[in-house]
Amino acid sequence: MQHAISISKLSKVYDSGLAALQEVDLDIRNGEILALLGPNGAGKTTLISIVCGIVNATNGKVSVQGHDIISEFRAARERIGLVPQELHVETFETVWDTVSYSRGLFGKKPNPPLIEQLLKDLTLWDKKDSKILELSGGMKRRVMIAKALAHEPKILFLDEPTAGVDVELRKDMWQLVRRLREGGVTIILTTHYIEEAEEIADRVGVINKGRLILVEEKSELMRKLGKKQLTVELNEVLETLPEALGGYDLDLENGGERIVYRYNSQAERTGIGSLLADLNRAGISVKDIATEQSSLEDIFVTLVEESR
Ligand SMILES: Nc1ncnc2c1ncn2[C@@H]1O[C@H](COP(=O)(O)OP(=O)(O)OP(=O)(O)O)[C@@H](O)[C@H]1O
Repeated sequence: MQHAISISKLSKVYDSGLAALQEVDLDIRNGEILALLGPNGAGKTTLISIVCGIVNATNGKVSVQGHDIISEFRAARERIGLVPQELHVETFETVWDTVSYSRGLFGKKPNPPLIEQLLKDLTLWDKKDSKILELSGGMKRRVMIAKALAHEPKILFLDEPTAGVDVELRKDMWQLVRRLREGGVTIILTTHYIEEAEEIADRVGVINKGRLILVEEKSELMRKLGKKQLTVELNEVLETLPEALGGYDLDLENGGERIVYRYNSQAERTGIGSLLADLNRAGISVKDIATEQSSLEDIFVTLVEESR
């Protein structure tokens, strides 16, 4: 099957000698939402910039729906829409003109109904005749998205799309992303808001220090790496944990009113049943119990720490 994007052994060493990407292999499937996570400076923007032809790779190969980004640059690039991290939009043009111009850049025939729909989807319609200069930062970001979509790309890159934007724009943006995906558009986004990736992504890739340390279905990642914990609230304060409970990974918290048991939810036996029986046997009276599963954020932090 042809991939939306196929990246093989991609490396980038900047002139400063910094290795921003090291032998990255990644196949992005048509129609998926892939979230690329990684700490500051991990190499996410460098990766996106190479795929979009803004930065040259030092080594490796990238193709976009089968088109090599070097030898078939135009065919590769016209399939891509990019919403970069930094806002840079022409200040004196109107919203309508700048978005229409972006479409023209890719040699596409004018399509006013399409531009109209795009501006409506992005709540920019009543600003269509405004100069970019007069818009707020959030509105400018909406314009950047409209510009990226004006030539009907099959693949959309969103680099930190929600950094510093308000709740309303964030909601609009995810609605639009879902609609685009339903229309068959592949979406690759980087974000520092891991809850967002958790909510919207089909797959998650984690980059650290220029290396792609993992790519996995989000649900699989949560299932494989997620840890669970059982919190047992006690009726009476315990000074110390009884020796009989020495075989469990337990912590006594909240001044002795709570026992926390961490366990592997994938293990054949979680040990919950026997722990509760042992608590009972030790004469410890239980007030309440609750379980919690680690979030994608917990998993991400652990992964990045382990790859240091
Ligand atoms: N033009 C450049 N010249 C030299 N080094 C660069 C250049 N651009 C980026 N870098 C360095 O390459 C590394 C990767 O940067 P990149 O912007 O790709 O990371 P990132 O994962 O997108 O980070 P952030 O989350 O902060 O945006 C960083 O150490 C950065 O300082």
